[in-house]
Amino acid sequence: MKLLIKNAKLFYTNKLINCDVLVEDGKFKQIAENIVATDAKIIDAKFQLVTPGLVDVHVHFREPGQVHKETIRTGTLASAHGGFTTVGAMPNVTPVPDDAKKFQQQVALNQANSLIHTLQYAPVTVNETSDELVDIEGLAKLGAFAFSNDGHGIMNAQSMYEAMERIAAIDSHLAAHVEDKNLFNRGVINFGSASQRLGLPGIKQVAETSQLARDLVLAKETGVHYHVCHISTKDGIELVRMAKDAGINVTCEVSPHHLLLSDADILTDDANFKMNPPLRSEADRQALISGLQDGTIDMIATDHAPHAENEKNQGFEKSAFGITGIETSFPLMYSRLVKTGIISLEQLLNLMTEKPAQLFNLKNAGIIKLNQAADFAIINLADEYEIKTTDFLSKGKNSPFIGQNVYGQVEQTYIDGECVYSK
Ligand SMILES: NC(=O)N[C@@H](CC(=O)O)C(=O)O
Ligand SMILES: [Zn+2]
Ligand SMILES: [Zn+2]
Repeated sequence: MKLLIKNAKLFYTNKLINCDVLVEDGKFKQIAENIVATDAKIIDAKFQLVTPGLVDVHVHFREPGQVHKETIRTGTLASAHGGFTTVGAMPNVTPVPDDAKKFQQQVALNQANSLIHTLQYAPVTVNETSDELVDIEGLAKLGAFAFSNDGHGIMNAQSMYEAMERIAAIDSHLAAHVEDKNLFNRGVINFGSASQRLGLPGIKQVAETSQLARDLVLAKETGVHYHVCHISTKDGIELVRMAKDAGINVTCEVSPHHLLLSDADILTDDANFKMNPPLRSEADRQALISGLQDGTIDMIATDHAPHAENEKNQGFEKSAFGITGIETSFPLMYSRLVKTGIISLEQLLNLMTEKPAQLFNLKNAGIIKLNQAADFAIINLADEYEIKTTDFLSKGKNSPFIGQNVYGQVEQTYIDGECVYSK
């Protein structure tokens, strides 16, 4: 099977070039100015963006356990709709895949139902909440691409220390949802003017930063690749910046919602603005933008967290934490960061493809290489459209961005040269 993409604006070797792309037997075969292949199926990209399939190291699919929120099938369909071809699935499903048997079952379930590459996180501790470590070496051998207790901070410093030592010894990665539960204050919103204005219990910034500071010290001692999930605070960015300057092996991700919204945008008791960590202050948001510009932040990750409507229409106090994000990430980032001149398109694509793939050692993801798997997306940068829940392929419709107009609609997504999503 041959596929010839004419007139691509291709993101290749960190540059945007106008060219044709030939795909043969599921692999990139040729990249050149004017390719002729009479026996190929031809797609005229009309100078739309052709990018390596996007990579998101932080998503929540809800299978098994809460398939009314999302299944692996709907989650990966939504991912393909967002231009993503590789995602890292968090282990907060039921049961938590915390031993060999459950982990193998999870991997088999992912393989049977995924339209794209779903990589599986293993938890760090049993059931994600205890202090007892999982069989880190064993689960890595079974394919755990990284370890995370996402949703819960790891409270016991000794568990964290030992986990880091063991994860470092096998060259894997520890992704941390930093949150000291003793400082959490049963909060549902950022602690500050918005929590006061709305009369809601606030989550202090120190819940994030105090555990982050502890972890950075432990990461220095153990040498582990320590990855900070969904960083949200100004002081957190400053800590990561200092740690990087000190040579600590730390990386961090930021979510589109923390880059684009602050707690000042929460005008009513609408839980589509409720997630953990919460939307912070405008000063925090500005610090995240600076961190993106100066390279302190390494990648964009959505923290795609689908919930059912009746779990999100209960107001801030009663609704679940989390918002969907995989179908709106690229268009929002492109429209609000690139078109406004905050970062370049090349920078954005790097943050959503090569950087996450490289830092998590994902071979053959996030990059276009000759004779390698043809995983890519074709994206229309020219036309504006409105974000509508009726267009979502995710079961989750819980987004604070509904009704916004954006650019950057995904036209098609390919895995191994096969179309898995088409508009
Ligand atoms: N982000 C959220 O608010 N919720 C996540 C868990 C998490 O990432 O903390 C979820 O699984 O729903
Ligand atoms: Zn989290
Ligand atoms: Zn998460």
